[in-house]
Amino acid sequence: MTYGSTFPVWRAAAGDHWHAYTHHAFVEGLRDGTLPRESFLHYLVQDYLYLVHFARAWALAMTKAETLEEMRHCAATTQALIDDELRLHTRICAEAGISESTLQSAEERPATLAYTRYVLDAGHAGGFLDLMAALAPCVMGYGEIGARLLASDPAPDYADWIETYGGGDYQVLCSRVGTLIDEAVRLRLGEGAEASPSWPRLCQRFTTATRLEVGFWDMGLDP
Ligand SMILES: Cc1ncc(C[n+]2csc(CCO)c2C)c(N)n1
Repeated sequence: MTYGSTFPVWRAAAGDHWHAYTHHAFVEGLRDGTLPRESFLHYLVQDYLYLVHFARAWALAMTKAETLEEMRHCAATTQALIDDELRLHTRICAEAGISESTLQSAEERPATLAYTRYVLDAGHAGGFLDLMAALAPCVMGYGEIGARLLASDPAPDYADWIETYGGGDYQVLCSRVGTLIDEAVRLRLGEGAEASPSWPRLCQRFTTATRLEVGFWDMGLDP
């Protein structure tokens, strides 16, 4: 999966951290069905909290946008997170007997706090590209994981999850975010973006967010 031309460069800069994230034991447990249900539900509760802040981060990106096209994308993603993605979590948790008020009042684990506040700080301290570099591992990583698991003849236990992220709709979304990032890079840094003084900082943001994804899976395995 390439999802544009910037993402593969940032992914390469993350080195082994990318593999640790996309081939984590939690992910392999989703694939072969050995992930304990308790871990999955615990992950979903924390992910609900994560997504609330993730929606805030896309709303923050709106304030850092420089074109109407960027604003449209940020507004649409914020809305989709609140109306679709969070509802999906609410539904799966409700089926498992976890109410929405339990979700809302759940205590954030340190891994959730670290990741969400890191992304928001990337946006507050930096600009649109800092935010995109901190958000990209989340969006594209799940796209890569979903596509690989779907093609690997997975066990039926977590088929819903795998089909959501490996399926065509989500893959198109990843490609759209890839294009958004490529165009934002060209607009702000020009054609020789990789030679720009801010390039190492953007690679660092992407790598740190990737490490925080590994921490999030680790936390999922520790209900
Ligand atoms: C820890 C964590 N990392 C990534 C995702 C994936 N994700 C987050 S928001 C979203 C919709 C597109 O913006 C997707 C796929 C997640 N849920 N939780």
